[in-house]
Amino acid sequence: MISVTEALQIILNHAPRASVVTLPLELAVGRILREPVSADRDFPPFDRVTMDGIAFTWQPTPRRLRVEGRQLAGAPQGQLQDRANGCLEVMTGTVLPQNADTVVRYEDVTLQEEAESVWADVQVWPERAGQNVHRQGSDRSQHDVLLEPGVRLSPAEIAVAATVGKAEVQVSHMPRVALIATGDELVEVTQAPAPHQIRQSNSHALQAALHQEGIGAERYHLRDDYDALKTQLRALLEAHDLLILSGGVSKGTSDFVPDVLADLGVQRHFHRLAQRPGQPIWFGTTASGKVVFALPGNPVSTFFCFYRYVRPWLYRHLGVDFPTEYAQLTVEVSFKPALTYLLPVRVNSSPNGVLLAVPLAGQGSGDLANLSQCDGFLELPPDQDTFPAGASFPFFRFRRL
Ligand SMILES: Nc1nc2c(c(=O)[nH]1)N[C@H]1C(S)=C(S)[C@@H](COP(=O)(O)OP(=O)(O)OC[C@H]3O[C@@H](n4cnc5c(N)ncnc54)[C@H](O)[C@@H]3O)O[C@H]1N2
Ligand code: MOO
Ligand SMILES: [Mg+2]
Repeated sequence: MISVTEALQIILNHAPRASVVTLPLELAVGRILREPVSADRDFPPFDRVTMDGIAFTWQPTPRRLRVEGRQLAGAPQGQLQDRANGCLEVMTGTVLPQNADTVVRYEDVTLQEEAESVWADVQVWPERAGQNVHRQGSDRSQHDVLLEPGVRLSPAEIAVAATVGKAEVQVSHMPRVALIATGDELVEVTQAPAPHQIRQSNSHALQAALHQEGIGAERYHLRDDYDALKTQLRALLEAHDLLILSGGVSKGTSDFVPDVLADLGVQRHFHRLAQRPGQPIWFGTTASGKVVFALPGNPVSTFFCFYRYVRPWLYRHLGVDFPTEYAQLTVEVSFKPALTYLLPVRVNSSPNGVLLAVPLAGQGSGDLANLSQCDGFLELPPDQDTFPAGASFPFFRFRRL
């Protein structure tokens, strides 16, 4: 049996880079950028006035200034005529007028009408030139790369793209995903289960998890029948890039999934990992580049395996690094088997900035109800039996803030 670390290596080595698609900016939030976005002009593109007030040429000695006129937002750059004694009223966001180098806020000026002219008395005369002016190019220069490929577009990146005139952006194409629940005991959400049946929840959990990643996926339910599985999985493989199955991968006499996949020519990279839960997980690919995760059917196993294996695969495929978070155990945990233990936890952030993880072990991998108390799981390594309070481990979050 291989380790979690080896499994992840294999998975990431079989995550070909997604193709590129062009999207209008308003549909691009959450997608992974695949082109550099550069400044089309300097930032700011001109010497920008940052306060409503008056603009003039600074001199060391304070003086009374005659108001020559007014420059409103959207007006082209004006020109100060009298550099010695003149000023122009200017508004935040306007171009600093020619011959002016300094702006004083209205709050620091008294304006008075006298002899057909308006005069400005500056109460707080600035100590040097340049006050309240945002210099052209002081943030970024024209042609500077503002957004690198591989960034996930948040509202901040959308604003940057908009300001440089990118009405469309190139982003990673989302894979076509099929979610396949297997099992004769399963009925649909809308059905009333007989005493020996259960409603199927795994493909709903997977669909919701993918939806939060911005990926749409179709759900299927297949019976535990070798031939039917083979026919239907063949068709689903044709039509999708990624298949995520749940159930039918363990030792039961109806656990046909690994054999059917082999029969269909899907190359197995591993079956079974030294971990709990989710030990019987299966992973393979086809010659044409289709990827298949067959996750163990116990609901917690399906769930954790999605977040530990499928999500990192998706990130690599889409071209973005998967961030590793850490959290600190609040109590000692003991786990004897030489397996990686994915420990369900709730997390709280502490006032000193540490993420604290409270274990919520529940009743094992069938304890679906326990999931709604959890924020994610800690990955406890296989080479230890005891995990002391205060020790930090990788934390895999599935609940959003
Ligand atoms: N002899 C052995 N038995 C089992 C082993 C083993 O190593 N040797 N491994 C156990 C582990 S660990 C797991 S996990 C399960 C995995 O089983 P399968 O992947 O074959 O899944 P099923 O047998 O189809 O179902 C297991 C369990 O999960 C329920 N289930 C399945 N699909 C859904 C769904 N879509 N929604 C909700 N619940 C689902 C199913 O009813 C079963 O209760 O095998 C152990 N056995
Ligand atoms: O590993 Mo299974 O996933 O324990 O229930
Ligand atoms: Mg089984």
